[in-house]
Amino acid sequence: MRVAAVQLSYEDAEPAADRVARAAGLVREHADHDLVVLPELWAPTGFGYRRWAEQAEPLDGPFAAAMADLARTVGTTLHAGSFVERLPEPGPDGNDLANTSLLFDGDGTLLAHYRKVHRFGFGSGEPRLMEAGTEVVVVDLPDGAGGTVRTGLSTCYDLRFPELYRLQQEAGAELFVVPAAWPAARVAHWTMFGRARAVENQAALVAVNTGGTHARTPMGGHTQVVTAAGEVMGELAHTDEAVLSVDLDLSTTAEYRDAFPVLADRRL
Ligand SMILES: O=C(O)CCC(=O)C(=O)O
Repeated sequence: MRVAAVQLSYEDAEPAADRVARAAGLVREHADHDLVVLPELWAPTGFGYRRWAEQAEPLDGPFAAAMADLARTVGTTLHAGSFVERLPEPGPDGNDLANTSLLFDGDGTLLAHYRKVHRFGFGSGEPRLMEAGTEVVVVDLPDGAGGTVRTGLSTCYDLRFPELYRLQQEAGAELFVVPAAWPAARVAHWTMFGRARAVENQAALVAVNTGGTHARTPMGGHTQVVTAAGEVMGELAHTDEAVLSVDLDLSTTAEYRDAFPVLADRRL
C-alpha cells in the first residue's frame, strides 16, 4: 500500500481557506498513492481554542463536502485529518463540539468518522469545549491491492492510552492511522508512543503531525510510518512541510503475527 503522510506546516496568520487550497494541492500531487493522510484540526488550527466555536461545522458541512470532493477528484482513499464538528445536540458534558476525523474512499464516500476519545487540555481547551467520543472505530480500508485492511482510527493524545489500541487490535485492526497536532516540547513521546502502539499490537502505524506554531505552541513534526514489526519505514525528522511517501507492505503482518505470536500470551 502506497501511503502519503502530509505533514502540513503553517502559522496562525494563514487564512484557513488558503491552507485548505494548499493541502488540496498536496493531496492532488499524490493521486498515485493508495492512501493520503492529513493531520489533526489542520484547517481550524490545533491549539486555536478561542475560534473553534465559530469555525465548527456539522458532519455533513462544507469541510466534509470539500474533502469528499477532493477524494473523488483524486480517486484515492483520503483520511482528511480532523475538524471541529458541531454536534446535532450537546452531549453529557454540555458541549456541542467534537474533534472529528473523516475517512473517504476514492469515490468520495464517507467510510468512517471518529470522534477523539481522549481530550487534551487538563480542564481547559478540548475537555472544556468538546464532548469526548465514545466509539472505538475500526474500518475496512482499501489496501491498494484489491483487498482491504482493518484500520483503527484515533487522534493525537489518544496515543497515550494503549487500551484504545488494544481494543482496536481486538476488533481486527492491522493498521492504525493517527492524525495529530502534537507539540514540539514532547515530540520524543510522540515518536516513542507511535512505535510502542505498533509493536505492542503488531499493527502498522501511520502517524501524521503538523509543523509551525499554533496559538504560541510550536508543533513537533516527526510524522512517521512504522510496520507491525516496529520497523520505521519513513520519518520526517523535522517540522517543515513535507509529504512522507512510503510503500507499506501489509501482506507481512499476518505472517509476522504467526511467527511471533506474543498476543496469544496475554493473561487477563
Ligand atoms: O499528549 C501530548 O503531549 C499532546 C497531545 C495533544 O497535543 C493533543 O491531543 O492535541
